[in-house]
Amino acid sequence: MGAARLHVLAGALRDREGRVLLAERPAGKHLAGLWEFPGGKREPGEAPLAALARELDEELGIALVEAEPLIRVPWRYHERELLLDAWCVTQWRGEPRSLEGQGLRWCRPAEADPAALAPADRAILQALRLPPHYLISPAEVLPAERGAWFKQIGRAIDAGERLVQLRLPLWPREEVRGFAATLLPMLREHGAQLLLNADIEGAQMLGIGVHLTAAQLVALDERPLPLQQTVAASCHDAAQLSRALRLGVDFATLSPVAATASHPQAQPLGWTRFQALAEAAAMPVYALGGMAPAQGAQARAAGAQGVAGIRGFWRWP
Ligand SMILES: Nc1nc2c([nH]c(=O)n2[C@H]2C[C@H](O)[C@@H](COP(=O)(O)OP(=O)(O)OP(=O)(O)O)O2)c(=O)[nH]1
Repeated sequence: MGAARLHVLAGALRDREGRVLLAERPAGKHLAGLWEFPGGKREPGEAPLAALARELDEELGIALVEAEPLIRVPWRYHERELLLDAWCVTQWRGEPRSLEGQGLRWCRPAEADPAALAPADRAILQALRLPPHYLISPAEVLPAERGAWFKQIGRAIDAGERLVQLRLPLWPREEVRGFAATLLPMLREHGAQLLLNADIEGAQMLGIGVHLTAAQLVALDERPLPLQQTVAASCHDAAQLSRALRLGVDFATLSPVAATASHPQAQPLGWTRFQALAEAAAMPVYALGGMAPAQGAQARAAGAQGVAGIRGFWRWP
């Protein structure tokens, strides 16, 4: 971090329908024509939330009442280095209106076009879209248990889970794809996302997301799917996270935070190291490895989007 790094506050105003307010950067300014979250630079000596409240008042004529941290995105635009500090604004007084001639638009995070946003804001959009839990199927599930796992995933969706990775190394690839296809109607009906582990071609065929292995991260030269299909990646260190960022990955898992039965030989990161890596990552990061849903608050406090896991996340029959 250089002394010249700008601290920029951005507020995602959320209305009762779950829509967020986007603003168009006016002509003549840096990143003109791209859409952003209202906000601006913190002034010397100003507290972050006070800066956000001042910017929202100046740009939209509203009074900030309540906001919670969303994600902090370190970013560099050529010679301009900034920390984009995004907050979810849950309560305000007044009706937002354009006081600086900027275009304004309410839209659902799932429907916003990432390509129309300022590049650093794609991470904010992902943080708004992604749920607090990321469920990964257990590696030991056999093809013969397909029916039981269809029910298991259905139960998780009924319980509110919205992000599932199919990782079934004991299954032939075609069977995993077939299983994914049978799950899709149920998942889509609930606005839930399904990602295939490592199978880029299968994800292309099905129009769904992919979760890249660390080995794939190194081998790929570009993002393997269009922006409309989620690309996630397994990361374990700073080099893999920056590789993921270069490929335009939407989110990462960072592991192992704690000791885990599935990877007993791996050295745990612990929360302090996790936090340092997650805060430098410029994308949402899930804590993985020895996690349970109850650790969600601790993970959020360490800069995570939420917690990911296998064993602790399914209700075994
Ligand atoms: N306010 C805001 N700025 C953003 C977002 N995303 C993003 O990359 N930025 C960048 C654009 C600018 O380089 C900087 C924000 O500064 P600002 O909004 O106070 O800047 P400004 O309009 O006064 O622009 P300027 O005087 O630097 O030309 O952060 C965002 O979502 N909101």
